Amino acid sequence: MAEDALIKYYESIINNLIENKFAIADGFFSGEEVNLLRNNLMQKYEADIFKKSAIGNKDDAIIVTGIRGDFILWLDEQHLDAVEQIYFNKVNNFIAYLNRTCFLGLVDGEFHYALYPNNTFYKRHLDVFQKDSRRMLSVIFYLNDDDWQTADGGELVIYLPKPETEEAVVVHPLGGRMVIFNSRELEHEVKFVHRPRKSITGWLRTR
Ligand SMILES: O=C(O)CCC(=O)C(=O)O
Ligand SMILES: [Fe+2]
Repeated sequence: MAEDALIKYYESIINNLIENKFAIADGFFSGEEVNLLRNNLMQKYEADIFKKSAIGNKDDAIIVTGIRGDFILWLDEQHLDAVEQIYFNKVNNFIAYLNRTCFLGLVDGEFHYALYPNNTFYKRHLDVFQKDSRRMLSVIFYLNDDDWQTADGGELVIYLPKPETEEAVVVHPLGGRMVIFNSRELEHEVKFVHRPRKSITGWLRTR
């Protein structure tokens, strides 16, 4: 994307985020980048280095079955492969723009690959934990195949508090799409998955 187009793209994400506490951005990664990232994810998944997900943050996690069924692998920013380098170049560019324009004071991020096998889900939850409230924004990048269908399930549902009620926003996990939302306020869930669902999930943190 040309520099001015990229700034417009970022600005529309940020405007949505400020107005609605969440934003959906299609095409954050190109089809080619999604293919590279998905192949990378699958290689590592097949090499059996993913772990059953747990509840909690990276350093303090407990495994609770019945809440979430995904398998994850944390990305190590000190040891990135070539494809992950592409990922971080793009993501860090966006984070730098967020910090420059919104003064959010984001100091670091933590990111993991996630694969939800068939028949798994992640029950409604909030992404911050009592011991670590530094997570400010949750970001998810979907790496699913082009032909992902509604029938494949795995929708992300974000619950927006409204006076005396709430609104449920349904997001289909389409390849290349980024979703970003306020980690401290918005509860969300991943609906039952009928086809392996692939993504990179991250949290942008304050001090
Ligand atoms: O993959 C998604 O759409 C959401 C994942 C999620 O809520 C989480 O990992 O905390
Ligand atoms: Fe979450």
